Amino acid sequence: MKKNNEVELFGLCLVLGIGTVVAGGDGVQVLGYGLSTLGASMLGFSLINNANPYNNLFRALKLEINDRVPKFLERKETNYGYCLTFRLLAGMSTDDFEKKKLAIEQHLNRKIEITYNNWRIFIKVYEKQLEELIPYEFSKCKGILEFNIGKVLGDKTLNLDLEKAVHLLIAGETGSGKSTLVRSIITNIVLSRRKVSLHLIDLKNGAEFNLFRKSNIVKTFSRNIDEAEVVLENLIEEVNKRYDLFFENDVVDIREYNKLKNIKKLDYQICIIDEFADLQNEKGSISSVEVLAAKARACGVHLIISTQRPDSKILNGRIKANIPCVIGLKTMNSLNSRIIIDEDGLEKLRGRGHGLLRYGNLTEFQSMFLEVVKARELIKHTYIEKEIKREVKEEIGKLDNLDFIKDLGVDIDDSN
Ligand SMILES: Nc1ncnc2c1ncn2[C@@H]1O[C@H](COP(=O)(O)OP(=O)(O)OP(=O)(O)O)[C@@H](O)[C@H]1O
Repeated sequence: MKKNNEVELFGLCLVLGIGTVVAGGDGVQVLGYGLSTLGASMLGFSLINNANPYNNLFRALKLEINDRVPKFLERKETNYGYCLTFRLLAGMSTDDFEKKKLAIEQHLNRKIEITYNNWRIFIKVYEKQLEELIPYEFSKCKGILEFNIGKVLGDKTLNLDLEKAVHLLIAGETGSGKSTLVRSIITNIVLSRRKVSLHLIDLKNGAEFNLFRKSNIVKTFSRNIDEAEVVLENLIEEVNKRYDLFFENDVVDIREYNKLKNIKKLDYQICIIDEFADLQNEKGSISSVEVLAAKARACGVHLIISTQRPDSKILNGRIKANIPCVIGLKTMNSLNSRIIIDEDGLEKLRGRGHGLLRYGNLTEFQSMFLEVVKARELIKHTYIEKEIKREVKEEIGKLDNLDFIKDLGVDIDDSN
């Protein structure tokens, strides 16, 4: 028979002393005094916990087992809204809640996030919506290849560590905000001043990446397929050389290698391809990207590729298996969303930098807004640095004896 805790408790209050019953909204709250409180607590009842305002919701959503629903433990006010804590029932999992996420959001009329820890389900309820315009701001992150890509609900910044993720795929329809996002990522890398080299492949005649061309960390800049081919082949060769070096030196990755004494440290290299589907028709290039994605894992060579064509031939199994970190921006329909992030959702985004990051979990975020003019302003000092470096190298090239430069610790092989 179905049990009703509120009725039971009400009866208990009547038996044990004076009780006040307050009825309202989603449930019945019982406030007991004197003997009733004492009696109830002696019998192990928590009066507050019985006033579960979410009982009806859980029952309606069939989040129940044998007529019992997850026990409401507390509501805590937070800077993003509030957090509700429930005790999970045996036989129930976080997945059961995730499946009902949309219904809970619509009931509360708020975005939520569901997490789990030690038999407790936490539902974070966001009072504020995700901002639609987040102006670009550079923030230095801990990791060598870690950068801020935007903000998540609750106004927290979202960082992505490319060293851990290895490669990144960005996909979304035209106007979804790909170029703006890639621009802010490259600007972050340039401003972070880490020992990183960039290879930019921009088959739209160089229009998207042109502003970075003269930057000091840009090693190669390709505007057509032939140039791109050469860069990709050189990178595959570089990856092979690096693995040979690791093998000879008994190390497993670039981090370990760079800690060795008396070696020339390896730099991190990132190849960024705007509209990588354009490489498809030319024999070899797509497979070079696939080979690179598969091979370059721990050797400091990384890929960031973007496409506006969610085509399963382009985003094929090999690419997806080797690039598990994906940023999905707005798509036309749910089919395209499934090709990109393996589930629906991207078709519901509003565009203009509103995205879902698939890296294990799915995280909704808004990317930072950075216009070309502002990006140029922020990085233009690096053009001058590149020019000075080039002039210094030319001067060095005129010298016969370079030993004194080596003694000064200047890296004359560095082609940056
Ligand atoms: N993070 C953002 N915040 C606010 N507006 C944005 C953001 N990102 C992009 N937009 C706006 O959305 C529009 C499209 O942006 P963008 O050119 O980056 O998209 P795209 O996906 O690269 O499109 P295309 O493939 O046609 O170049 C622009 O008007 C831009 O100002």
